[in-house]
Order: sequence, then structure tokens, then C-alpha cells
Amino acid sequence: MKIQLALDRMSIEEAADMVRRTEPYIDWIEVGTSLIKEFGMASVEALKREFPHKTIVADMKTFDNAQYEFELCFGAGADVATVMGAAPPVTVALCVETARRMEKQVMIDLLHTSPERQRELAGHPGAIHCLHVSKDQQEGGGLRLESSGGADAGNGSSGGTHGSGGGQGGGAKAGDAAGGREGGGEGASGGPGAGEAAELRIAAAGGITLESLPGLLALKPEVIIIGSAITKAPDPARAAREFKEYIKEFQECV
Ligand SMILES: O=C(CO)[C@H](O)[C@H](O)COP(=O)(O)O
Repeated sequence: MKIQLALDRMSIEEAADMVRRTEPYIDWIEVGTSLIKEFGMASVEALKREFPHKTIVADMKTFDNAQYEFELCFGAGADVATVMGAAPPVTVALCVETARRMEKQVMIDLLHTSPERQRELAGHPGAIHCLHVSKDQQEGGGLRLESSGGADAGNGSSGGTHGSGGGQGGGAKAGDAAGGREGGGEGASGGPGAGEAAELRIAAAGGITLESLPGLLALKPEVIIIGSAITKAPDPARAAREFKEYIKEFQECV
């Protein structure tokens, strides 16, 4: 299980400094959407240049112009780039194809996707499927990402990532794709993507803290994406170390 450090709302130099401080405890570096919007590909290039041994994720959140945007990211040194699962299917498919051709990886952001769409997206089993509660949902709606083991989370406005719990305003749970991965959770069971979902690579993002982490580990994510809980901590290195140690202990117990 990898820790992806999300770097948002800071300068490139501040982002690099954050990585220098936390480097032993993190695995993947996310060049956050805000950095890419503010500084462009220079942000991806700078972090890859200084940390060539780390996996660099360009959180591009592509919604259109797939090939152009993904080639831009990979050309700048990204190892992984993100596309929104809510984008037109042709866009997601082009991202997957571009990544395959350039021997890179795709992360599909499941923000605001319906259970049905998530089942369709399970048709891209090589991609990493990211359960995500957005900043606005966290700050405006108080939503947090938690496991599907009963805790509400996920995409409130989308009616949820959680299949049977779906419907409108159900407060969504981190469920459908991950549930499928568990071998037929509520969301994906019986759905067209359920078979593929059993093999899905899962990531989780959105306001994750040390307190919410234990519930999420039940989803067995391949990647845990953590931003503010580390970058805004009084001692980011200590915060990152605590996440790392918790995950290590968890993995030793299972
Ligand atoms: O994609 C993102 C924002 O859209 C962030 O990477 C993600 O939310 C992680 O950051 P935080 O832990 O601060 O929520």
C-alpha cells in the first residue's frame, strides 16, 4: 500500500520542500491540480527532476482533449496522470490508450460518478480507480471518505459511489468499485462490471486523516492519497511518518 502525498495550493518550491521533509515516508508524489493550473507542466518537470526515483502523479483531472493532455503530462515526466471518470467514455479510453502507448499509468478519479458509470469504468481494469471526496464536499458538506462498511462518505451529490445505497442524496459511500473489489460488495454485485471490479486497483482520496485511515484500510487500497493532513500539519515529517507506521503495522497484522 502506497502513500501518495498530494501537493496543492503552494508554490513549486514549497512543494519540493514538502517532499524533502517527508520523503522517507511517502511513495508517490502528486503534483496537485492546483499546482498544474497555476504553474503548468513546469511543476511536474521540477518535481520529477528533483525526485526522479519517485512516482510522479500529475493530477490533471482531464475531462477532454485526452491525448494532448496526457502526452503533455508524460512528456513532462509524470508516471501517472488522472482523468475524470465522469468524462465522456471516449476521453477515458483515449487516456488509457495514451498511457499504454507511453508505458505510463492512468488514475481514474471517480468523483461525482454514478454506480452505473463506475461499473462501466471497471472495464479499464489496468487503471487505478480513485474513490474521491472533493474539497468542496469536505468543506461545504462535511463529507469524508470512509469505508463502505457502513460509514457514509463519498460523492454525496452524485448519489454515491455505493450501488444499493445509492439514489439521490444518500451521502454516498466509498463503495461501489471497492465493494466490487471485495468480491461483490453491495455496489458492484451483479453489475456488469462486477467481475472485473474484483481485480480493480483502488486509490482513496479526500480529507484522509489518521482517524479516518483505519476504516479505509478495509478497502485494501493500493494507494492512499493524503494532502492536508500532512502538508498542513505542524510537523509534516512527523505526520507522514505516523501514516507510514500505521499502514506498516496494519499490513503486518493482515
Ligand atoms: O485531488 C485532490 C483535490 O481535488 C487532493 O489531491 C485530494 O483531495 C487529497 O488532498 P486532501 O487530503 O487535502 O483532501
